[in-house]
Amino acid sequence: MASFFDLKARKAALANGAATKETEKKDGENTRVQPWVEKYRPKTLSDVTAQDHTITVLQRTLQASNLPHMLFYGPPGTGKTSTILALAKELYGPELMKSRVLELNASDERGISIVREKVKDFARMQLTNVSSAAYKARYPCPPFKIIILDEADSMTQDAQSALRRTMETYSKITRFCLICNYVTRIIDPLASRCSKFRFKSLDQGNAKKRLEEIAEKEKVGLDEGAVEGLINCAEGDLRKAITYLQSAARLVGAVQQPGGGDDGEDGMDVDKKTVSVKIVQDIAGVIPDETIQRLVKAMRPTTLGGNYTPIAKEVEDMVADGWSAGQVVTQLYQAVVYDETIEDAQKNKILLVFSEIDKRLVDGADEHLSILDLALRISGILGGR
Ligand SMILES: Nc1ncnc2c1ncn2[C@@H]1O[C@H](COP(=O)(O)OP(=O)(O)OP(=O)(O)O)[C@@H](O)[C@H]1O
Repeated sequence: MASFFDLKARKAALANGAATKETEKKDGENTRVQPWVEKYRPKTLSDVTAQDHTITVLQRTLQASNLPHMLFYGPPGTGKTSTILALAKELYGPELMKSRVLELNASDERGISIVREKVKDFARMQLTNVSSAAYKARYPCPPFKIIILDEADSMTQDAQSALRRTMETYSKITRFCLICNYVTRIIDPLASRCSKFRFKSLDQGNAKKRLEEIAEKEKVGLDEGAVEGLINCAEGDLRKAITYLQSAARLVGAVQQPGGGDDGEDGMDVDKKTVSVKIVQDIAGVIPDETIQRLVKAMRPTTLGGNYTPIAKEVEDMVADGWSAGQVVTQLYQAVVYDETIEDAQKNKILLVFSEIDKRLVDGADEHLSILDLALRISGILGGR
């Protein structure tokens, strides 16, 4: 017969088991509702795709546990933030991450006062020690901290200037990693204190591989051409491509809702739902080719009087359908540049008009008027006016 203590131990074990199962279930649900860009953010340097040169150099510095100040620059969604976070994790491990890494981005106030106070305070703070030898054996834990300044190109010039001294004074115990999209907005004296790493737009091959991996893990089917469609719409920005993929999967019902009934053991539907090119284009707000071609046709020279009325009608329809002016400019640009019936001399003039309208839109001009002006001016150039 089981003793009182046996029974008590068994009861406790059962309760523990239930608690563990409950936690596992909660973790599972959390990852399922997480945006995929976060769920599939590279966890180690080797998870970062398509930035081979940068990653090789960083892996060497990781082995030597010695980092220079760094400047990561390149287009959005190419892995800059993920790379420095993965590097920091590999250097310090989970226990030291909080005390050794300070991450500031544009949503934090980053005028000169922040550089003087927060950054300086963290830079000069003494290092905390690592408790166990086993932890030290697992992670290099070099004797310096890292300050990550994301979106550094939006820092004021004064704040950037103030950073120069801080970088030098505390360089023994602190390294800086500046991240930006536009390297020309970083003042020269700051850029020259850093090793520069350029992140390039993701090429078709690498982006395709990553998207297919994610689709497979999430059990989302992809029709022929869907991945290429995602990559084209995202223009080399992997974050955008992954977000489009998740939205498309949700639209076709291929994303399992947390807690929803599912047939598979892993919590996913057994039937694969597939994402098509059409769905991807809808999600990305791509204007159908026919619509753009109708506008191009209306812009061509005609013997039947002026083009104003047909152009105005096409533009009005586009605005009524809710297409964004930015998207019209992008697609019209592609249509005109690759149109072999338009002479090079005319294309030169047309490109000037595109750049002017693009600037106007960035400055906040009225979308309807801007597209109308663009179309009429292109039409004028095509008609030799
Ligand atoms: N090179 C890459 N390898 C693997 N995943 C990537 C890569 N680039 C981007 N991603 C995916 O896109 C997401 C966003 O990447 P990340 O934040 O590193 O981009 P970023 O270059 O810092 O962009 P931004 O300039 O807009 O801050 C990541 O969570 C990851 O899922």
